Amino acid sequence: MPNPKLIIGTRGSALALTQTNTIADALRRVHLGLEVEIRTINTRGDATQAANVPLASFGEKGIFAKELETALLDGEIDLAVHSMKDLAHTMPPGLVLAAVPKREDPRDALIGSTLDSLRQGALVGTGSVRRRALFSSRRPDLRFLEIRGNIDTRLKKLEDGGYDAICLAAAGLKRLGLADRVTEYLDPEWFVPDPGQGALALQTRESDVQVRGLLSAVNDMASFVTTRAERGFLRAVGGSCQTPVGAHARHIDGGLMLRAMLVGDDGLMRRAEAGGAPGMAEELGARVAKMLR
Ligand SMILES: NCc1[nH]cc(CCC(=O)O)c1CC(=O)O
Repeated sequence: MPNPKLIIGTRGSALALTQTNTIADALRRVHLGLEVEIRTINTRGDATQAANVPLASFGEKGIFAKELETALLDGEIDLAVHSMKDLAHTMPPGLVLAAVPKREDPRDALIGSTLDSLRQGALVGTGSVRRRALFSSRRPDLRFLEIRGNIDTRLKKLEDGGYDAICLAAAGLKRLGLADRVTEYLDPEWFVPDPGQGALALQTRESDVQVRGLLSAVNDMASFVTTRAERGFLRAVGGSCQTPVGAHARHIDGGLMLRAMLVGDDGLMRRAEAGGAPGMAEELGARVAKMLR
């Protein structure tokens, strides 16, 4: 039998392509002779980005993922590489999260100014309801403006003077070699990141035992477990794009700690933290969700 070719689907942004190339290289390295092809697929998220439609107005996650998931189910691609936080909290039937490679920095970053040196009433570029709520909890004077586009587009908009600062995931900047643009890393204990932020999700067909086997070689168990707890929380609260939710898990002394925040219907921000066994990550997420509802 000839060597099978693995077709990887990805979005076409610089960040998505960088991430996908890293995964393709890792797979070629661990599976010598594996033939890999990268196929770029445009998503609805990309299309609305070009039109500068506010992302939060969609009220759904998965707008950057759906077309890749369809391509998987249609057999057009064998593996989809996503930013984990772009995935809806529940997988479509027939698809699985096969592996989570070693996670990048999960923190949020402020670019252009530190939080404390922002002037009274400063304008911060972010469309994220989570980021807006967290900033406001410490600096109620701040004002916010939607900012969309790829990372370099957003940095350009900051340079052009449209904002006093912008907030981005540290992971994207680091992966693109732009870490020097970060003015302040926001402490995840306080500024709780998006569930799964900084992690990649390798998604495939549930029935594709061969591809699942190939992917297990690039799985990082610690990253798999922390993101499982965070997404378990997300699933349990049923978060949409309009509900500000954050979750950040880490391993401490062989155990798993999960910190989470959410803004309730009453507009109040609640925070909770609990620990559990790494083998019960999903349940830990559900438990922390219960504490917040
Ligand atoms: N919302 C879009 C998105 N999806 C993943 C990342 C960054 C990389 C990551 O978190 O893995 C970003 C940009 C951002 O929030 O700054």
